[in-house]
Amino acid sequence: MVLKITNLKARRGGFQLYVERLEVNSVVALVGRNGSGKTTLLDAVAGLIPAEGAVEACGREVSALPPEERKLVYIQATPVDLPMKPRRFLRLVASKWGKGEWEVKEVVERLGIGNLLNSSGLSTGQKQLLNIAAGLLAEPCAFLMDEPTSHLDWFNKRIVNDVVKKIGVPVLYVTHDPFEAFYVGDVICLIEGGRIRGCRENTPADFSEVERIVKSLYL
Ligand SMILES: Nc1ncnc2c1ncn2[C@@H]1O[C@H](COP(=O)(O)OP(=O)(O)OP(=O)(O)O)[C@@H](O)[C@H]1O
Repeated sequence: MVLKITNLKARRGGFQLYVERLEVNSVVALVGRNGSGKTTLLDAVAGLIPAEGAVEACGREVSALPPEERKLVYIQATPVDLPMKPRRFLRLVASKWGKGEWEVKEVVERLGIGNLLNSSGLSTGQKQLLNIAAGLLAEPCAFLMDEPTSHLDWFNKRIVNDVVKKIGVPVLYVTHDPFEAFYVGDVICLIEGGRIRGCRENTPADFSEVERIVKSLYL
């Protein structure tokens, strides 16, 4: 499976995004300074802002489709509130995708969120875990993830990172954390001024090398 982005152009105020070509086959960690266009790129691919160009997912050109028909799951940095208790919510999402209790149980176990199912109030990080669980149940053609672990504690961050590494569909993964980028990413891409400046395979590196590699990406 591949998420293919070609000649994608979008505007945000005076800012212009232009991505000539980006192919996401596995996990692409997208890094870049504040304001470099990471969220704009994800919003444009998801169809949340007007954009020109082509977006292909599951072998289908989706750029003319509304967001809900693109078969993409977008986990945004700030999780959305659940409209009901977690257990009911996950059951509802599962049934929408033709799944049942077994699949809910499996996702709940994978993310270690069994203790949240009957909660009536959730913290921001807990909401994010439920958002991710719902996304996994949807089995999309690709995931767009914008700093999905920014509200998570160290343990949950590692759980989500490990789930992402085994997710089996293309993931475009925005993070500000170089250690996370090198942990989850098969490929690391740098965006600057609304353009992808370069991508490199993530060859296994000792974490002591990460700072040097990040600097080499930026400089
Ligand atoms: N609501 C807005 N109105 C006008 N311009 C905006 C708006 N949001 C972003 N921009 C412009 O778009 C550019 C890209 O913003 P974007 O949110 O995509 O950056 P980012 O790389 O995700 O940043 P961050 O790392 O801070 O989340 C910004 O530099 C800014 O000029």
